[in-house]
Amino acid sequence: MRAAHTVEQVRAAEEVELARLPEGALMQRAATGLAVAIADLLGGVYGRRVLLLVGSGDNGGDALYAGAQLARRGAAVEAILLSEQVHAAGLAALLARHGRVVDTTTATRPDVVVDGIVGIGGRPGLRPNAVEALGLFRDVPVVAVDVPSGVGVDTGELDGPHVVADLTVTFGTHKPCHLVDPAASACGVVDLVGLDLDLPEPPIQALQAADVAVLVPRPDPFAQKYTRGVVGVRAGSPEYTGAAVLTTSGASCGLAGMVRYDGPAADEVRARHPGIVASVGRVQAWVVGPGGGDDVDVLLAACLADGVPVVADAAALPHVEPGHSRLVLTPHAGELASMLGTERDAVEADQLGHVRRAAAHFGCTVLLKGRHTLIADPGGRVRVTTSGVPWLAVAGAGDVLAGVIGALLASGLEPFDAASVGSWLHGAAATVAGGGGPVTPEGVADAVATVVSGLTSGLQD
Ligand SMILES: NC(=O)C1=CN([C@@H]2O[C@H](COP(=O)(O)OP(=O)(O)OC[C@H]3O[C@@H](n4cnc5c(N)ncnc54)[C@H](O)[C@@H]3O)[C@@H](O)[C@H]2O)[C@@H](O)CC1
Ligand SMILES: [K+]
Repeated sequence: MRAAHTVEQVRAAEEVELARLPEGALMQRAATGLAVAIADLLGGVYGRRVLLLVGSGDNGGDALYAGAQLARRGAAVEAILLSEQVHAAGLAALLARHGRVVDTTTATRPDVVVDGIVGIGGRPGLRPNAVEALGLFRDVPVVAVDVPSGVGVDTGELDGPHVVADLTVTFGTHKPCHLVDPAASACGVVDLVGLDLDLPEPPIQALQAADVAVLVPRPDPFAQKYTRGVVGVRAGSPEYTGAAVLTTSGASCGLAGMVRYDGPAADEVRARHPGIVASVGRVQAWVVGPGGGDDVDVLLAACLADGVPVVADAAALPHVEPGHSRLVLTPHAGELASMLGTERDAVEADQLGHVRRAAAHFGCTVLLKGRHTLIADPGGRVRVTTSGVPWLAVAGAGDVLAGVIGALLASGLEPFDAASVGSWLHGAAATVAGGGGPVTPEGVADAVATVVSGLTSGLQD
């Protein structure tokens, strides 16, 4: 599990360590990890040129100490000081190793720029002198210290100028900005340097393959199709039969024992999936909404009346009322904006805030689709999916996702787990299906079984 903690949580845990360790030890640990990561990026140290951008706080101190370590190993290290006051001991260490203080007119072209402007003590945005310094060598790789300066560390928002890093070296734990877009997209690769902090339960997590392997349902030796769970699909309309086919394709990923389809595209659905039963009967979960027509409100009400968990997607979303705890809503940013009475841009700018607000308002699990899909539950927990690929942005992929989550709900997973595991599998399936290239939604649905089998064999190793 990749965990992200808030600034307040990190500060509290750091205080305990700071009191326990000799003065400066924690920062030295961070700086050593940073120097190693920079050396790895550069493929060596001796003769390389490093430019440090140094702000007023400890983030600048990390950069200065790492610069001193690199200078000791033969790098030519220059520092632009962006504040009259910088970390004094860090600066002394750099100067003792023959690092040089320069300004924007005297800096030499570096092999890497190190962003030590601000860390977790920073406010969003950058001052003009930082923007000017960052603009000097635009094509040079940037390593951000802890966080790309200027991003909203706890919110994942981007409000004003900010660093766009190729690599972010963070300390102790991830912060929300490393996982939550749009800030996460400014981090590049994120490298975590452990500080042995004693941290509380993280408010934000990103499932990894090993977590999904534990959560994914497996049939017991005496399983029957009914004990594995039946998922019902009410999707498609005379106009949109494809949505019925794709939603049932997701539902037929193999994670439930049986799929029922109730709707106007039964012939198309059975032609693609002969195992699907096209009649109404008892189910353990419903999926409703993709490609839905005029009667989608009635269908949603019927699904909810069954008292089983329900995935509501697409056309069903505008009809959802608060108060159904076993509901999973799967909007994209535009749909969530309509549901909350705001604009799409506002949702995209503050994805974490909006998905949390929606989960609290509707009292159920809400999954906000995006590059890094967010899943929130009404209790405030959030999971982020980082397994997706940009090729997954294709019409019909959302129908497949709704079907996969429905299958997981039917198999007995709780809504929050079903949504986050389904989203992870969907993203990983796109990687498998496309092999780094384009995917079709059908291909993604078919590849879910391959991903699950990879997880299962991994467990047996
Ligand atoms: N506390 C610790 O023990 C450790 C802290 N570490 C480093 O320390 C950092 C936090 O250090 P600080 O608390 O000193 O805070 P920062 O270095 O993040 O920022 C400090 C100061 O920057 C100024 N500032 C705020 N927003 C700004 C902006 N947008 N533009 C320009 N200046 C701005 C403010 O005056 C603020 O007090 C972490 O991110 C990490 O890099 C690491 O060395 C690990 C150990
Ligand atoms: K930084």
